[in-house]
Amino acid sequence: MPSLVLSDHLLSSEETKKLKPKELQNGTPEEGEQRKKKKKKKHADGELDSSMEDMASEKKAKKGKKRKASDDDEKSDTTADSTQPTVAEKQAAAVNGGAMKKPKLMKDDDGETDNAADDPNALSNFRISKVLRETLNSKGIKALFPIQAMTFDLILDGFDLVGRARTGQGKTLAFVLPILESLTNGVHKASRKSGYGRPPSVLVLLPTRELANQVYSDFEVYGGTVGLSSCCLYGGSPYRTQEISLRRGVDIIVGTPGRIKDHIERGNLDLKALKFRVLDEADEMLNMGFVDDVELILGKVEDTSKVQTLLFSATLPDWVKKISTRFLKQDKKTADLVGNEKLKASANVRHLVLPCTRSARPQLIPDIIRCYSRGGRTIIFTETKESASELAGLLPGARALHGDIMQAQREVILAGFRSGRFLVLVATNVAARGLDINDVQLIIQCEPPHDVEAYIHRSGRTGRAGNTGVAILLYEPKHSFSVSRIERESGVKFEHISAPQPADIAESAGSEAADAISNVSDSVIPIFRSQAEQLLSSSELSAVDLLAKALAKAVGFTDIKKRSLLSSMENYVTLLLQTGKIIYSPSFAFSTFRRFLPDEKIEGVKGLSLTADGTGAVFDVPADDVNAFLEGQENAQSVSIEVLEKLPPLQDTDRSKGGNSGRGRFGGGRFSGGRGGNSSSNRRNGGGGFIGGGRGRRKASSGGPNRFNRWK
Ligand SMILES: Nc1ncnc2c1ncn2[C@@H]1O[C@H](COP(=O)(O)OP(=O)(O)OP(=O)(O)O)[C@@H](O)[C@H]1O
Repeated sequence: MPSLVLSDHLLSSEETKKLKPKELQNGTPEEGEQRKKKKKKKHADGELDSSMEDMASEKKAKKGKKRKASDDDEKSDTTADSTQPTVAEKQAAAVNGGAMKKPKLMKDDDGETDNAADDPNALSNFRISKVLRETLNSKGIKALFPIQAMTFDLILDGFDLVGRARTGQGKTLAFVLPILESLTNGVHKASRKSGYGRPPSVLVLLPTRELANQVYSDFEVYGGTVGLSSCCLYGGSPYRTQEISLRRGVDIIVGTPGRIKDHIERGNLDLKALKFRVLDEADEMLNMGFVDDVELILGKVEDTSKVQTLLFSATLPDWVKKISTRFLKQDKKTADLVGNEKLKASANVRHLVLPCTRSARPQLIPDIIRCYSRGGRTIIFTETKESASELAGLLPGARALHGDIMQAQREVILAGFRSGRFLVLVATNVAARGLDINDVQLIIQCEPPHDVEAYIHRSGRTGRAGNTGVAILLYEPKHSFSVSRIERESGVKFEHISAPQPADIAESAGSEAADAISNVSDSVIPIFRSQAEQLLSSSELSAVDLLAKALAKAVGFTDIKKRSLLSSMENYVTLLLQTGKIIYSPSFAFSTFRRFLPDEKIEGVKGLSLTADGTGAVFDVPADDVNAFLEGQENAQSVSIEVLEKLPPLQDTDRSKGGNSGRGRFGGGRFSGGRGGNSSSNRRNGGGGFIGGGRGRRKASSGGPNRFNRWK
């Protein structure tokens, strides 16, 4: 586990299993008892919130204990047992109102409701001042999330820290809260500069402007209540206003590396009084090419003994070790809620994969949204800025967000999405990291990203703060190997689905339409009644069928086309070929076709792939050709062709291993002749993961060609 290597002192998820939650926050049980007594006394004296001095004296004793704990940590095994819930998960369940014991609410002496007795993570169990607690309460935050609970005391007690938790678990407040307490009531209170023209006490670096803005607004809200001012510095906005703020003096600076560096070089930013520097999503800063800027900025602090450095991230690739070793103190701590656990992506998200060719996307995505977004927001990720703009243009009501859009416009777009003015955002990775937007129910990734971190971050834009969500990864069937790679590396177990079919769409659109019609005022009836009567009398359809059409029209459907399971293309049907023998290569399947089909029909075959068990070949044909295949098989001995209703597990198409170069292609490409198939590609994709398991298919022989009219 990287964190074990990079950390001198470690608090891993496994290690936390050995500590009871109280001990985790309050040191040893004796310390907890001592603290309880003090707390009681303070409650009696009515000074609990104003005085932090007692805490400071406690800290001395505690530091010794903590050091010991850290030494023990070093020896600990960080391997997490993925089958057992970790303390973090149990805590999360408790915090999020999950399966754990329901906390009994009690009243504080000051009238504030709290559940301090039952919930070890309740705010009042931490050295959080009253004013900050009230602000947190007003935002619906009553207890700390596990990553916050694990790191709060460590940061407040002056340690450097590497923090790691899955997406949406509250890493931002994990540094915001202890920093604010430290500056106003803790170790840095006395030495913090104040007054006009003061240099900043805190510098937070983030990879994107959007993220910088988001973290800045948390500092504004919570810092504002304890009298600390903040300022956000990023490129694309005018220097002038930023310079004025810096000249006046500000306590907290949040920004992106490029602009921060510019201000340092222009002499606007003085880091000599810095108490905290925070690297959030540091891995992404390096990915985005900010290496030199980040190192230059970190290197500007001359006396590193006076500054605390915190590094938070959802993922910790190897190279983060280097930054951590170079810029964090020797006795730094690591709080790792992911550790060696297999699942790196959010556990609150349903991870689905769906085969879909590029050309089928614009027709398919609206139906996916209809079926899976539950009326909430959707973010669609594309690999390039061009495809983000193009797709946004094709989807009604969607807006694009990417790096080529002017900063001011990007802010307007994000604000519109946050406020619900539009519900579909098509974005590049600019929105992948850290963005915290309410009610994002669905993430669609148009193709498998190159690195697993991108998958984890993108899918993590839903299922945040204990909520659930759905992430759907689209892939070209020929790229199924990328799906397997992401599955392997992220620890996610994908559910394989196929394109929403008329029945799925009818189900979700039908209730939407029924609601829409029920909401229409009765005042319209007299005006439309005679038209309705005329329609009914002139139509051959029943009143119910006509109403069904009206429902469809009310939600924008005038036609619903059948989609293939393999490529999600409209007006294509997915068939299964079996010969009673193992099919080792696509070319074998094509030579079978030649026995009973004319060339022009074979050329219509798309995306031929072998099933994971090797007993069949799955392929798409135009709906108009289905009958030719089904009737043709009757003239070929030992050949069976069936229409599939569910896609079976397929073999990986790992082109890098030289497999199956002769397969039929999607996206307009023609089948290249069915040669060059490679039996070495007969790899299994694990054979599982399909909803409902097994193969759903309809025997052609049982229904005869006429049954296929419904596919047209
Ligand atoms: N203790 C808490 N109780 C309830 N909600 C919280 C708590 N802490 C944070 N949140 C909320 O949880 C959401 C996710 O928090 P945050 O954005 O900090 O997650 P994150 O771990 O940084 O995610 P990512 O890795 O995606 O950046 C935010 O809306 C935040 O307000």
